[in-house]
Amino acid sequence: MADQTPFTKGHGTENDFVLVPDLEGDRPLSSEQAARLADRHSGIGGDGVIRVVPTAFATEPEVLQQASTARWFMDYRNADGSTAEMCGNGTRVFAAYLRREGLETANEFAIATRAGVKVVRFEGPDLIAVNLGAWRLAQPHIADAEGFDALVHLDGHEPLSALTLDLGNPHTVVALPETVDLETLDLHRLPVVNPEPEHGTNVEFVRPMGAGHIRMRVRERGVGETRSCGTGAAAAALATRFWAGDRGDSWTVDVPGGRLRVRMLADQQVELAGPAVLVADGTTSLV
Ligand SMILES: N[C@@H](CCC[C@H](N)C(=O)O)C(=O)O
Repeated sequence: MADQTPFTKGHGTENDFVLVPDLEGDRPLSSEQAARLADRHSGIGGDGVIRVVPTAFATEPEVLQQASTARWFMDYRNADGSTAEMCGNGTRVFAAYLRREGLETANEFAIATRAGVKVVRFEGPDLIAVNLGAWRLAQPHIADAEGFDALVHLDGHEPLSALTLDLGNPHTVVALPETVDLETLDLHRLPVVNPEPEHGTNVEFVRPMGAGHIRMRVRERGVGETRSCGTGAAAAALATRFWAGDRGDSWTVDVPGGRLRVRMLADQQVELAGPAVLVADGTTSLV
């Protein structure tokens, strides 16, 4: 039998991940291996794959330099095998895994990501908060008076006005006109964003529901439509707040897979909170 590698399957608001421990840092995952693990038909299946590795064994210099602050590196891949800088829902699932395995024991600890150190805090058995760090508008120099800097083209619709944000990873948030139904929007096709982001983007479609409350669907870079996206939820809340004249510091974001909390912190930082569930453990071949 080919070498068997342990894995854990988990999700955060149904954004699901395959976690693969590499505690000695000697089993890097290739893009092909990650894509095979994420395949829902021939693999374990997930929106992403997370390698759990000591930060001290990271090969990327900007990650390695986080080793004095964060013991564990969330080495994140999208379902197509591409690397991503950050994953908000993934940080909670990663943290839940570290605690279950006894690799971290505190209620609050730092983890390393390609977008820098993130601090996670366990608020209760079903609620984990993560400081996503500093966010920024990606291209404020071209934003118009209504707060839009991009157009999103989606088959069958007039061009949709949007705002691009950097949460460590890229997001384009569409303010959906009232004439377009969020629930029935067809997200099978790739939305075309103009201007085209250099490294691709995650695209969120947002419907305001009331003060501090939005609904969102998302088409993730490197994946397709997912049932949730943590950094996307934060981007959607930040964009909606921006369009409302910077009003509202606490947001509820409903996604197809559940509910997330987003809070504005000091120093242009933003916090995401929600559940994390570890659903299965097993072994698989990584050939
Ligand atoms: N689902 C994640 C985001 C994962 C990475 C994303 N697809 C990208 O390529 O930037 C989240 O919860 O933030």
